[in-house]
Amino acid sequence: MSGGFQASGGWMEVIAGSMFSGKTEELLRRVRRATIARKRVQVFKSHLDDRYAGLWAVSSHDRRTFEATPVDSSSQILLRLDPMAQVIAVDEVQFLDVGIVNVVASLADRGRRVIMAGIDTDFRGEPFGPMPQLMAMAEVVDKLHAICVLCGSPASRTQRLIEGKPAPYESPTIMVGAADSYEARCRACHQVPRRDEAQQSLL
Ligand SMILES: Nc1ncnc2c1ncn2[C@@H]1O[C@H](COP(=O)(O)OP(=O)(O)O)[C@@H](O)[C@H]1O
Ligand SMILES: Cc1cn([C@H]2C[C@H](O)[C@@H](COP(=O)(O)O)O2)c(=O)[nH]c1=O
Ligand SMILES: [Zn+2]
Repeated sequence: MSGGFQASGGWMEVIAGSMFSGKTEELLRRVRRATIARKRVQVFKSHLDDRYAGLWAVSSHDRRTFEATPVDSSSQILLRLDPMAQVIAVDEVQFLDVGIVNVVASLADRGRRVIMAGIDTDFRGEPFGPMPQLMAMAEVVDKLHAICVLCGSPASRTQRLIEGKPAPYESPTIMVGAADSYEARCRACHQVPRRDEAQQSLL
């Protein structure tokens, strides 16, 4: 993935997909290969993600890790940027504000390779935060799939479960979690209450 892409200046890469689809593994693979190529690499992550290895590391569901700087906003990336970094990676990019679009575009314009990983859709199956803009503006987009835990098909969606039941439509968009509250599912197996059902229940 992204193996064939060559550019003389900077560029943007997005690794998108459902939870458990291997986004963080793929981000870490690219980061490790960049370090083997003796590039100076800096990894950022959303401060909201403190699963597995804590706040100062990116960690995949199978516990592969790499040190990372947590940020609570897109502007913090510029404040904490290593000016010598040639490759900049951002995990859990869906949690960042929409200002991330201009931040990463300006880094790419200034010759940096920017690698981002994020879930493209929330538990409702709707676009998540800045992901649509980032995917539209990136030179390279890879959409990964997990395995649907119900039928074994490729999973493009993420089911949020609260006490074993599908979360209602009005459940907050952001809720950090892992296998305790989320499952990878295909379109056919993904159950989401519709917005109109949520409104009906208020009547
Ligand atoms: N339903 C699933 N489908 C695929 N991989 C899964 C599933 N559940 C757990 N995994 C594990 O999750 C790993 C991917 O983790 P990770 O890279 O952190 O995913 P992501 O960042 O996309 O959530 C897989 O290699 C596998 O070991
Ligand atoms: C679907 C969905 C997910 N989240 C949270 C749950 C996890 O903390 C992250 C995704 O992590 P991963 O690296 O892709 O496994 O996002 C959320 O807040 N809202 C959602 O709708
Ligand atoms: Zn399925």
